Amino acid sequence: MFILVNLKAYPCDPVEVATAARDVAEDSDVRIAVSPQAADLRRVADTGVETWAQHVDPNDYGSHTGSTLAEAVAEAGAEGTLVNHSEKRMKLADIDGSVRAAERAGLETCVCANNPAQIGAVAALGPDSVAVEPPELIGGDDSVASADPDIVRDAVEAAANVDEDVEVFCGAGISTGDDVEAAGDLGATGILLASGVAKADDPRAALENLVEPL
Ligand SMILES: O=C[C@H](O)COP(=O)(O)O
Repeated sequence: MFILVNLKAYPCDPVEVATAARDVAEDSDVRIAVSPQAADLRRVADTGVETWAQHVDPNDYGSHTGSTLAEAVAEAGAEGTLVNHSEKRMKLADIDGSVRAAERAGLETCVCANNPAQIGAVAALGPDSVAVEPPELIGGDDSVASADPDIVRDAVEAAANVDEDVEVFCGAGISTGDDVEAAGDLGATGILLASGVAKADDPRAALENLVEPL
């Protein structure tokens, strides 16, 4: 099981979370990555934790003011990137462009989508993984694995119907090891989560709890 911690724009200390994630990953042998704001990528990567960008734009080098270049985030230490998060939605053509840009830069990709139909569409673009996240459950207390288990099962099926090599993650409201275990039982091979760690009083304890059953 892969645990991908998206720090979004929460006012947490990215290095504190990254250091805790690195230690918990080492102690538990569970793969854990941290996805900070673009400006914090280098500091987070320097802790030694697996580091992901939250977004890359579809463009290559050139006259693209304000863009987040895949090559630049890779140079800053990112090994992967999210694409099309629910809070950073993109058109299908641009999702395709961002996946291609990430591939050029050697970044692993996880394309987010709201529902199984969208999961099938983005799986067709050939990312390494997709993540299903019902928007109404993001940031809440109810785990997608218990509040809407069918969306996870159906997303796993939708991706497999298109490309069996695409991994399926799920996210929204996941904050405990029991939630992670339940998601795994539904067929998810990774978890995308944010507030359960980024807003926790003790991020290290939150991470330890997440990996406890694994
Ligand atoms: O990227 C993470 C997801 O949007 C889930 O966020 P959440 O764990 O705060 O519900």
